[in-house]
Amino acid sequence: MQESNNRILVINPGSTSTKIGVFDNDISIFEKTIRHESEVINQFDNIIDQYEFRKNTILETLDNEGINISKLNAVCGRGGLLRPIEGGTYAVNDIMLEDLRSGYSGQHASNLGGIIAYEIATGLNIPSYIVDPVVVDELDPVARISGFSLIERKSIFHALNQKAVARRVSKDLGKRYEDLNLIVTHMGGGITVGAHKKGRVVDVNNGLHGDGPFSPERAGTVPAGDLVSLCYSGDFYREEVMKKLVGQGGLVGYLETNDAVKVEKMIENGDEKAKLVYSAMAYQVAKEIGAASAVLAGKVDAIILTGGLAYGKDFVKEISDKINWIADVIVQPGENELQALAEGALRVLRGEESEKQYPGNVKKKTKA
Ligand SMILES: Nc1ncnc2c1ncn2[C@@H]1O[C@H](COP(=O)(O)OP(=O)(O)OP(=O)(O)O)[C@@H](O)[C@H]1O
Ligand SMILES: CCCC(=O)O
Repeated sequence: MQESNNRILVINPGSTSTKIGVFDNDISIFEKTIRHESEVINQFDNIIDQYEFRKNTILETLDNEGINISKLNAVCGRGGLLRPIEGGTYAVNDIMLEDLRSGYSGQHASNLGGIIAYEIATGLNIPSYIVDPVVVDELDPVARISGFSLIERKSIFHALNQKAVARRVSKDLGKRYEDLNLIVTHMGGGITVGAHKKGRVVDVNNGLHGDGPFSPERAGTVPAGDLVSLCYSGDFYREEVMKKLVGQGGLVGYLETNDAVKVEKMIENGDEKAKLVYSAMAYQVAKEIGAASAVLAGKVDAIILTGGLAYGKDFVKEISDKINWIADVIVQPGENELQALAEGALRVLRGEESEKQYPGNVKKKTKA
């Protein structure tokens, strides 16, 4: 019997762009990255103030492409900085909307994903979802202990891409994600290394707020005592220090660019500092992978390298040479977040998975 068609609009708002896609079941029929000029985006004081502008831009784009939204069956957005929740596909509900609007765990462009998905879907009387937001939290209790009793470690990472790539690789290996131990390393503007133990990310560095390897734009873990001294030196405002850690940290801080392709050119042209710093980033990533292998007690089925930096052949080689004794290294460059959003919504629409209710764990089956 032929499967009925589920047409899904997916929305992934990033800091400088909004990526959208329309899928018929898991087949993409339209994808577009709508870039937002910084002069336009900087007019807004807060992320939430961009809501009307981004929603209208999406609707105009679909209209210009001749895509009739009345044919949609669901809308799925990238979820944002919500309360910590386990991975999965969540129905957008009132508490979630409130948390996204107020920035419960902070400001992030993806906070707009669920809100816009809900508004478009409600007008059409169809369901709206978010899938694997950055706050997916499946940490083992032991991983929460930071060593400083006033601060608990948090799980903030590229959950959507990490989980999607982990599922894809598991399928390629002919196994279920829930039966494997994987180390998934997403290397983009931020870098996160997740220890996936039988389908749960039991440890991962907080890639947004200073933990783990440094990345193109972020400092990662820095020596705590020196950071405290710098904060109290009187030389910087709080926001300045935060910017130096996130946004202007990592490659940007050392080399004034977040573009690894440019850094590779600098190295080709004999820039020794660029070579050292780029190597240090690979070194720190490898160290974090080593730590994740200890979390999994050495029982690692594969190590996956993904994200934009995984296109860098020398960078990947430098990491692989240090860690390929642990397990096979599988390179999956780039990210496929639109596809992952569509697949997450589809699993629920097809009844393969239950939609989850935020923030609790009360599950409701939509279809038998
Ligand atoms: N061919 C390539 N070789 C080396 N590096 C590359 C290549 N293509 C992209 N990159 C680098 O990948 C990084 C961006 O990765 P990506 O696009 O995954 O990040 P993002 O989506 O902006 O951020 P995040 O993944 O953290 O959400 C940049 O430093 C970019 O220069
Ligand atoms: C680490 C969370 C996702 C991001 O890089 O913004």
